[in-house]
Amino acid sequence: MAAVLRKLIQGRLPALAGVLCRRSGNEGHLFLNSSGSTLMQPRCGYSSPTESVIVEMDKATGVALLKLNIPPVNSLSLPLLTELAIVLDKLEMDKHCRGLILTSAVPNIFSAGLNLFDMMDKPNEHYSEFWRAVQEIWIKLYGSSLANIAAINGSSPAGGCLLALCSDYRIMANNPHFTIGLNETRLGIVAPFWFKDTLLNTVGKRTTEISLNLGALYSPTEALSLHLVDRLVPETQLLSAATEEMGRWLQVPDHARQITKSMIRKSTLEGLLNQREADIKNFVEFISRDSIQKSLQFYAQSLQKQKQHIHPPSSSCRQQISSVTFARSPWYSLIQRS
Ligand SMILES: CCCCCCCC/C=C\C=C\CC(=O)SCCNC(=O)CCNC(=O)[C@H](O)C(C)(C)COP(=O)(O)OP(=O)(O)OC[C@H]1O[C@@H](n2cnc3c(N)ncnc32)[C@H](O)[C@@H]1OP(=O)(O)O
Repeated sequence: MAAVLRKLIQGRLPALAGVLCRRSGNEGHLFLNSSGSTLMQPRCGYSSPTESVIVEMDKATGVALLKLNIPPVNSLSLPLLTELAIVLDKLEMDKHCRGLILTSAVPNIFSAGLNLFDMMDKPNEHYSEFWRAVQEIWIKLYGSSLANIAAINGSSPAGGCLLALCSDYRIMANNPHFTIGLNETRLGIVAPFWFKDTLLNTVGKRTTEISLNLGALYSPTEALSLHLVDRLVPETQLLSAATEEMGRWLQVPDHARQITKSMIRKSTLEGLLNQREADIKNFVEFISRDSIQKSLQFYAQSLQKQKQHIHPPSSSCRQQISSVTFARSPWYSLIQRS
């Protein structure tokens, strides 16, 4: 196993690692609550409505099914990112775990990306802590030694798309109402270089150029044609398809797959590892600008206004509004031609 992957796993959040507990009587299930403090309590990990990361471990195959569970949209807040980091460390250190399937427990949403409210109207110290946590998740997921498959069962903009891009293979539910892509520029913000690099490594330069500049969100069919996802299946078959695909990845001896993955991803990972502090500084400087704060506020309000226009906002209606607003992309034809 190449040193870079191990380096990523070791020594991160050491005080928090090991606080996960297994649910007695339901072997192989790890549950965490959204408040860090509850992790220490004896009943930790049981099926309370506040569970934000659910892990179901199949001990026979060594495959962990990880479900994000923060309704309404699985936005990546500081507490969620912190918990996710702990879970990923735990799985990485579990010598029986060989594969990870990442999905969502929230219907129709994989993840809405970074929590907008963690980037608005906060002191610089908060922005700094938040961004470090975002970096941490990318480093852990993109550098994971586990075979990692994303089962994308809903919309996946921005940071949600990044989570999926960290996987080795992406399977998306073929629902035309779902969208995926790095839409940061639409919010008036800029995808950082390591978001860009992750997309670039997946879809190539020209598609990255068009997608990032325009902040494009794609339907599953569009995403497949651009290789942003690897396969589409009907929603009902998503988990079985992911499990079957995982079988293919686990047929390869772990060490050979891990070294190969490291070889391919090492330089991209080092791009951030070598300048984490500078990247945090850039983020804080950028996000705290008045103009950026105004853009984010405007965007957050526009999300809420969409709902106010429709009474009552049925979930199918809301899905359509989101699709119409973000998905139909005139520039898609440009990419098709390129
Ligand atoms: C010099 C260079 C320096 C470089 C510096 C780098 C700077 C980089 C900075 C930031 C990078 C950020 C990456 C991100 O991930 S930004 C987040 C982008 N996310 C989005 O654009 C998604 C927005 N949401 C949606 O499109 C929809 O909500 C959707 C996910 C499609 C679900 O639609 P629907 O089911 O219709 O649900 P609603 O829209 O009604 O939303 C329900 C409630 O959830 C709230 N919400 C939605 N998204 C977020 C979010 N990302 N964060 C927080 N909250 C969110 C929404 O407001 C609704 O709330 P409420 O019920 O109170 O109205």
